[in-house]
Amino acid sequence: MNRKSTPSIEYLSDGALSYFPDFLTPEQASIYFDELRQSLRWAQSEIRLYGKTHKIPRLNAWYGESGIRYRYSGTEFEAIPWTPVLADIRARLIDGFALPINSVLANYYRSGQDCMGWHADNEPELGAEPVIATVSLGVTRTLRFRHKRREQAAFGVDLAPGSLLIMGPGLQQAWQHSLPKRVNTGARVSLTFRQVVHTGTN
Ligand SMILES: O=C(O)CCC(=O)C(=O)O
Ligand SMILES: [Fe+2]
Repeated sequence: MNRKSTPSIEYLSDGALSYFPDFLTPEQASIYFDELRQSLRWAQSEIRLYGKTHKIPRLNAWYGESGIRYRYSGTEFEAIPWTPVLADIRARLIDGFALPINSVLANYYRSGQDCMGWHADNEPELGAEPVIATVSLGVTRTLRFRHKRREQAAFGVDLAPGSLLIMGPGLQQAWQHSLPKRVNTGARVSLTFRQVVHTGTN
């Protein structure tokens, strides 16, 4: 499928953000949304904070090449093998953008009450300069950005269904991002494609 995409690229003081509103056609985005929502092995992970265990406010699932592992709040997860839809999107990202990708963390926000707090994707297993390519499906939600040192530098990007957002090299070191709650809204799935460079030692 060759759809003309109008990218909008924001060069920030540290790192770049590229947004492609038409990465998937609306029809394809809708089919993928229904299929992934129903077929991925979603789970509600738990995190430990100050000695207490909390369920995260969303579902997630980790897919990728065999042997890829990542740690999340003290637990090690192993990637589930690519599904045909995930493998197809990954191939398009590799063909179109030459991105190294060996795994995807998929997030399922069941309603506007599901969210993600402030963080940077800077875990050691993502290497020195992580590049993360996020494909959005379902309702539009806003991804907020704030600079780690310059408080006034904050903005949001609306992630429409079928869009692709690439967080480029350098961004995770200087910026944090979050997906705040939103009232009265439907479900969203995000696919955050990544390259895990350290695959664990055992
Ligand atoms: O759902 C999104 O677009 C953001 C997800 C995210 O930041 C992450 O998975 O690290
Ligand atoms: Fe993130």
